[in-house]
This record gives sequence, structure tokens and C-alpha cells, in this order.
Amino acid sequence: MDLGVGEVGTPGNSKPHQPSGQISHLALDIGGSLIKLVYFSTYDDVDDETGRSATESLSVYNGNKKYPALKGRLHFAKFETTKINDCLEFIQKNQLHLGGCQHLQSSPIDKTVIKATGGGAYKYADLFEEKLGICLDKEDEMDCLVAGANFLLKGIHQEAFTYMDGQKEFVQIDHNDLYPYLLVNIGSGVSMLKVDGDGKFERVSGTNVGGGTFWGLGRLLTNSKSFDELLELSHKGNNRVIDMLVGDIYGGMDYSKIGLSSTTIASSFGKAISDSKELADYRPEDIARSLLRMISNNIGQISYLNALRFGLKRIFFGGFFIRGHAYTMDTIAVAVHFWSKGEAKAMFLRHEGFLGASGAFRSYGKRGLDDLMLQLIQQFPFTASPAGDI
Ligand SMILES: Nc1ncnc2c1ncn2[C@@H]1O[C@H](COP(=O)(O)OP(=O)(O)O)[C@@H](O)[C@H]1O
Ligand SMILES: CC(C)(COP(=O)(O)O)[C@@H](O)C(=O)NCCC(=O)O
Repeated sequence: MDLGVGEVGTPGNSKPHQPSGQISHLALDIGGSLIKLVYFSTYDDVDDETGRSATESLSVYNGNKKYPALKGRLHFAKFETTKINDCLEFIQKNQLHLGGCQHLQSSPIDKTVIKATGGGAYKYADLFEEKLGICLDKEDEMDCLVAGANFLLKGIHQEAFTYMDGQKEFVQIDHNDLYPYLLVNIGSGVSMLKVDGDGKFERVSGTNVGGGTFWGLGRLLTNSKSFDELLELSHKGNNRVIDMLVGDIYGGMDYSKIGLSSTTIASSFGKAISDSKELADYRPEDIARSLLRMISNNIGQISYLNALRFGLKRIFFGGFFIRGHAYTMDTIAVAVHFWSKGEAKAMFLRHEGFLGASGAFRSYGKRGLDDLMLQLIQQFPFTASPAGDI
């Protein structure tokens, strides 16, 4: 099985792979900023070697257990929540909601039921029913985040990686030594969960300064028209123009007694108070850089403090705020490394933004999907295709 990856709804992004086989198990995560979709499609092609259709029911054995071989692809797509109509149109056009999973016992008669999580599963339930005639079967957001993280960490080769000094290093996940870990999901807001096993977790903290804060404040301060534009600006900026550094306060010197170098940020945006400058006098690039650094640093620090609270050494960061963005990951990793004195490790996920949707997808397992997934993972290891537009 491989991972078809793409996104729609934002200009300039790659289109999702158009499924040619049979589609099933559409799952949604409707968040404060983005709607994430995960769905499965079988290949509709012919196997070169056997000449048989790849969707034909072949049998393979694992130990004594017989499994039908099914070739397929997991698809990932995302839309801005404000453009929910584009998402509905995409589902409708590709008939994503019609393949399988109809008439769950818990559903009203004759309604197609789709697994959905996130606040929007409640907020937009009527809209989905009205526009697509489907009923959203709501799964708890925290349950889905954890289920999705465990599913991806265990099922996908090279899902997790560290990022330090511009170097990405994949982490080998030992299934028997995965727990406990801290899961930090940076969506519109931030949730921090201590994960002790499959379905065993506690939400230990959160912060309202998250991805929505970066995008919201960034939009107001820089006039950026899209999240990508804001990220792009941050690439070219210099935060020292706006941030007050230790050296600015200490006349260029380190404050070595407490371990602060002259280049450490003493106060994010602090220079803006001492300057007689207006907003328009600052370059949007510098503002974007300073904002990204402030928010990433703060999340890294709170995450470390929570890891410390529970003696956790591994912190996995998910959520679409990260976007595989080098500077974001670097800032978070440095914050965790700095505060933990190298004791704790920040790790990132290739399918960072799809944890909740993957968890909702996996929740079809209650109706036998786990078996299907198990077969697929065993027979067709996930390919190392990147997630989102990383
Ligand atoms: N194309 C985009 N449009 C808006 N926000 C984006 C985009 N790409 C990444 N983001 C960032 O991701 C955050 C949302 O992350 P996500 O994990 O989807 O959370 P939620 O479930 O709250 O929507 C946004 O607040 C923003 O910081
Ligand atoms: C309310 C939420 C769980 C919603 O999830 P989201 O759409 O942001 O992914 C999240 O925004 C959050 O955890 N906010 C932080 C709230 C707090 O603990 O202060």
C-alpha cells in the first residue's frame, strides 16, 4: 500500500492523487483552521507479473492465517475550514462518501455514515447532511489524535524524525518501546497529551498560543494573503531587528552567570517598544520571522516543561502549524534541547497534520478495518512518500 498525498483548497498546491479504484473509508478531521481528509482506494490496475487485476481477491498467508491480498492507497487531502464548500464539492465530485461504510447500526436508516472528528464534526454536521446527505459519526478529537499518532508511528516506515542544525534524521520506532511519550499537537490551539499506550492517554496541558495565533497575528501584522506567504516571508526575515536580545540589554555582552548568550532573545518584539518606529517601518519579513520564532519557542518550552513533569524523554510534535518548515522545527528542537539540557528529544512526524484524520480513519476498525489495515501494512509496507506539501 502506498500513500497518495496531496492537498487542495489553497492556490499553488499539488492536487491529490485522483483515485481510480474503489474508494472507501473516508474519514474527516474538521479543525478550527483546516479540514483534513483521509480515504482509501484500491488500485484498479493490472498486475504486470500475474496479469490479474490488483483488486482481485488473491489470498496470502501470514502464519496460519489467510488474508485476501488487496492493493490500495491511502489518500490525504486538506482544505481551509473557511472554504468548506470546496471540500464538500471535492467529496461530491469524487464520490468519496459513497464507497462502503453505509448503514452503520447506530445511524438513521438509509444514511451513509462517515467518521469525523474535530470541533467541525459538531459544527458542520447539519451542513454535511444537507449538502451530501451523509451523517457524521463523531469520534473524540483527543482519542483520534492518539490513535492516529500510534497508527502512523507503528505502521509507517520513517514516520518520525529529529531535526537539528538543518539535518533531518529518521528515528527507528521500536514498537515495544514506544510508550510513554508526549504528543504535542499544534493546530489552531495546542494540546499536549501523555500517551501510555493504545487508547491510554491523558491530556496534560494545552496552550491557546498556537498555529491560529501565528497565522492570525501574522496576517494582521504583515498583510499576508495566505499561510504559505507568511511562512515564505519568515524565510527572508531577521528577527533581531524586532526582538530585544540579551546583548541589547547588556551592552553587547553575554549574561553568562545565568547561561544567557548575548544573542539569546530576551524579549520577543521587545525592540518595538524602544524604537520610535511605526508598524509600517518594519519589514513584513522580519515581523514574520520574529512571530514564528516567538510562538515556536514558547511551544517548545511548554512542551519541555510538561515532559519534565512526567519524566518523558520523547516529545512528538504534530499539527499543521509545523508544515515541515525547517525554521519552525529547528526553533522547537533547539528550545527542547536547550531547556532539557539535551535530556529530551523533539521529534516530528511526516504526516504531522493528519493525526486526527488518521485516528478517525482507524476508528472504522471497530467494524473490521483494523484487520484490513493489518493486512495492508504487512503486505504492502507504506512507501516513503512525503506528507502534505512537505
Ligand atoms: N493552508 C493553510 N491555511 C491555514 N492555516 C494553515 C495552512 N497550512 C498550515 N496552517 C497552519 O496550521 C494550523 C492548523 O493546523 P491543524 O493541525 O490543521 O489544526 P486545526 O485542526 O485546528 O485546523 C493553522 O492555524 C496554521 O497555523
Ligand atoms: C480546543 C482544541 C482542542 C481544538 O483543536 P484544534 O482545532 O485547535 O486542533 C485546541 O485548540 C486546544 O487544545 N486549545 C488550547 C486550549 C487550552 O488548553 O488552553
